[in-house]
Amino acid sequence: MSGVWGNNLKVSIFGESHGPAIGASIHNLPAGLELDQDAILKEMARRAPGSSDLTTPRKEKDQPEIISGFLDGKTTGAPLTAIIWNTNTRSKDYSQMKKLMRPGQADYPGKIRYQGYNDYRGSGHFSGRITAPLVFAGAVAQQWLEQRDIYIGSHVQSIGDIKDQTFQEQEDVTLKQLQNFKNEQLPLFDGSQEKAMKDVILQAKEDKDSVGGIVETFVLGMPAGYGNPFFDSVESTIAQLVFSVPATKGLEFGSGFDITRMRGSESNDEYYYDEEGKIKTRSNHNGGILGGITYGMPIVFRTAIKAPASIEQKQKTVNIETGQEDVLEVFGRHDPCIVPRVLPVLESITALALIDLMLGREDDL
Ligand SMILES: Cc1cc2nc3c(=O)[nH]c(=O)nc-3n(C[C@H](O)[C@H](O)[C@H](O)COP(=O)(O)O)c2cc1C
Ligand SMILES: C=C(O[C@@H]1CC(C(=O)O)=C[C@@H](OP(=O)(O)O)[C@H]1O)C(=O)O
Repeated sequence: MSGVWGNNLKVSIFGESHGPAIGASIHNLPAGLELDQDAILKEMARRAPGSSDLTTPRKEKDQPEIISGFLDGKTTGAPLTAIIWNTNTRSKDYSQMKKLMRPGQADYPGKIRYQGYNDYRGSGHFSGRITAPLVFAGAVAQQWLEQRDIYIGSHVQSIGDIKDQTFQEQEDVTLKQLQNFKNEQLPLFDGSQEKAMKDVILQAKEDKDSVGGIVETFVLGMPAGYGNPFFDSVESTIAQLVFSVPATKGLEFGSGFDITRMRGSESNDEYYYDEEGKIKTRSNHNGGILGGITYGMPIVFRTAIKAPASIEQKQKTVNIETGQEDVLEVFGRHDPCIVPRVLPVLESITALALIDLMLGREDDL
């Protein structure tokens, strides 16, 4: 099992949900980067479990303890490594998962892949908890990007059937709006949908069920000319990280699947010079990326997040101890919906993708 990602920046993650700790190490980060630790803690808190009735009740502080690569407020150039302690595990919730495979979870494939040696408690290294180290790394990457006036935000595009307006429908999305979104549990362009979305999550919870949704992520201030054709395109770099996040099942850039219903005359984003002489496009159906390379318009993508698998209803499954079909009822502490907690994760992995691509442009920086 490799926990290492990146071509230029190297990020490694470690730990299991019910082990002593989880964490991340970031290699090749430039030395001398001033880190705002409060900003890192704020990002961690956005993702942390136990924050409201919309999330799992497991409570973790998720305060990363930096043990390498940081001195007097700045990165030293050595690998920047942080540990996040697990303090609120309840492994007895998982005793039946040794033999009863949860439908929709990683129990069965994980057991086959690791010959039953994998830590099944709290889903081990498969757990959504391992996104906490990614948020630490992403919060650091966002600070590097923000020094270059590149900002990443996201909003809830939908929960179940309740929809927000899209990024493309907005006349202008300001930096202030992006920053305000980071203070909201359900950031929305159309705030009137918030109650309906909360109700959908709470109703699913009451029904001993769960619900999914879509997150739309956008990057403001991304200059033209970053990325590559083919394998290291901006889309493929972001996609690899998006699909590393547990529970993601779909991804589309720009107008995505809707672009298939447009003629070329509609989907072509026409160029113009703005009042400052900057080249822009009148529409942005290609989501800021053409030929795998940014063209100076916002990067926009949407991620489909499934409903969490662990629900307290009777479900049919197999008992691998008896070799018989069996019935499972999951008890424990679970998210009724992952969407509210995954926004900072998706922003973080976007930051990691962009810093990796930017550090790789040898003629720049
Ligand atoms: C932040 C976060 C929280 C999650 N919480 C839960 C949860 O409480 N219960 C659950 O069954 N799955 C939860 N998941 C999803 C599972 O970890 C995921 O479905 C599982 O590892 C299988 O991976 P896959 O769905 O990508 O195939 C969460 C995922 C994330 C990113
Ligand atoms: C602890 C977190 O969320 C966990 C993600 C998760 C899963 O299967 O992904 C299952 C639950 O784990 P546990 O049964 O140990 O409470 C969630 O609480 C976290 O994200 O930090």
